[in-house]
Amino acid sequence: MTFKEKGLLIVLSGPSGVGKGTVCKALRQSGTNLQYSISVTTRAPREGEIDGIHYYFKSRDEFQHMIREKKLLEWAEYVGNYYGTPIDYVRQTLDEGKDVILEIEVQGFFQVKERFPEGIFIFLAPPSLQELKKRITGRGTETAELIQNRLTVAKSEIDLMKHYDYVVENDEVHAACERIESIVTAEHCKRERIIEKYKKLSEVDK
Ligand SMILES: Nc1ncnc2c1ncn2[C@@H]1O[C@H](COP(=O)(O)OP(=O)(O)OP(=O)(O)O)[C@@H](O)[C@H]1O
Ligand SMILES: Nc1nc2c(ncn2[C@@H]2O[C@H](COP(=O)(O)O)[C@@H](O)[C@H]2O)c(=O)[nH]1
Repeated sequence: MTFKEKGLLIVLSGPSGVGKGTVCKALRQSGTNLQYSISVTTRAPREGEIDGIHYYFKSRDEFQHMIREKKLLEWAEYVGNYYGTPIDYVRQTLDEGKDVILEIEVQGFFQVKERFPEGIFIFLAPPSLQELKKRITGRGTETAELIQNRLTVAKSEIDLMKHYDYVVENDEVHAACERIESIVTAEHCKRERIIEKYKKLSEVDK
């Protein structure tokens, strides 16, 4: 399979509560041609979360088995639970020429960047720390203690945004989606130009 035929791997990360899930859902509803990787986690399902749709919910033993069997593209322990990206789905979907988006935290981003440097790395940033706190608290899915833990991690994650290719502010969901769609379109154009350039060079060589 040639470089051209593979899909793009897009990584969307950013602090808990910034709105990654909300933005991904809106991208899906807007008919964007992105395939969503479903992560594996040892965290307990929240009300309304369904196994195989929101996450694959696993025990710690099952998760550790997946690590040993090299079934994960990346994984991280985040605020007491494991999270990881099943590698087979990502490989297969990219090989089919479809773009895949991963919604992951920052430790996972560094692993994907190392293993897959041609990926496109987008950090979703909150308008402010106060707004982040308001969003994560307003979601009402974590205890006060867990919210505090997540906010502590969020501060160090925000310090790492410089390592990403793009930073998109999630001030308003629709606007954030448009920015992400523009990035993906621009990256496709960039890739096309590179492929065209090498095609021409190989014709000169003939
Ligand atoms: N642009 C926005 N303006 C206002 N509220 C928002 C915006 N984006 C998301 N929210 C709200 O913020 C809360 C957190 O959003 P969401 O669950 O999507 O965050 P997340 O980054 O996926 O969090 P986690 O990493 O913990 O899964 C939700 O209640 C959501 O409705
Ligand atoms: N490294 C990974 N991080 C992941 C993955 N799936 C989700 N996440 C991130 O974990 C935190 C917490 O998620 P929550 O659903 O408990 O709120 C959040 O930042 C997610 O983006 C993954 O596969 N790998």
